[in-house]
Amino acid sequence: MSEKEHKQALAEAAQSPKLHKTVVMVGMMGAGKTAVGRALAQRLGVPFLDSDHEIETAANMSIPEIFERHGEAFFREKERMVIRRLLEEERGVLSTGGGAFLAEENRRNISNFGVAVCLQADLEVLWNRVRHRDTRPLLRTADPFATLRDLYEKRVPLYQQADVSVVSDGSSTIEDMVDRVLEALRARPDVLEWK
Ligand SMILES: Nc1ncnc2c1ncn2[C@@H]1O[C@H](COP(=O)(O)OP(=O)(O)O)[C@@H](O)[C@H]1O
Ligand SMILES: O=C(O)C1=C[C@@H](OP(=O)(O)O)[C@@H](O)[C@H](O)C1
Ligand SMILES: [Mg+2]
Repeated sequence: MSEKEHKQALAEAAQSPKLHKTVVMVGMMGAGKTAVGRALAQRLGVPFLDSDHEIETAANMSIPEIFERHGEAFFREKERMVIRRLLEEERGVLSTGGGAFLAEENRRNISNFGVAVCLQADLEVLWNRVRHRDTRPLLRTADPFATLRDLYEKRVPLYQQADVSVVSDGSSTIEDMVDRVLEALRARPDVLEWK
């Protein structure tokens, strides 16, 4: 099949897919979980959920405010509750925050209800995406690049436990990433049934 035919087949299949499990986006901050997850849900015609967004709405506060007022442990507790609730309630695409996949309980719930899709990117790509925005409280340090690098080194081995991994380089667009996720999920008819 040519690349064009392959893309066409993917587009047709995506018109009426049957989603059997929630597709859960995991990976480092800046990997594109929120942006790619939203575009993927749109392409599949399924609900899009973002755990950070749900936490912010429920608390009526931004993520930095929650960290400032209540601390990271409080945020992680809310994150665990929200992820479990969203997985139980609805099937769709769920983008998690970068730290969520570190908690064993979250990994267990994700594997019970969904499929973990890790978005991977080099440290430099991640840094270029997160450096201009002050919305990630963990990076409010004297040397945010060094902080991001430390988090990256600690977390990468855990992200490798995801069911599926998709790599994004500096030149792949959000739609390229959606194509790559859909392509990777072709090997998983238990997740997405192609008609
Ligand atoms: N593949 C991509 N190509 C271009 N920009 C991207 C890509 N993935 C993410 N971005 C941009 O990078 C920033 C961070 O992405 P975001 O989805 O918030 O990441 P995450 O939720 O993993 O922290 C956003 O401005 C987003 O639009
Ligand atoms: O990596 C992390 O621990 C975090 C990532 C953020 O989400 P994104 O990965 O969507 O930026 C957000 O949940 C919070 O700032 C903590
Ligand atoms: Mg996000």
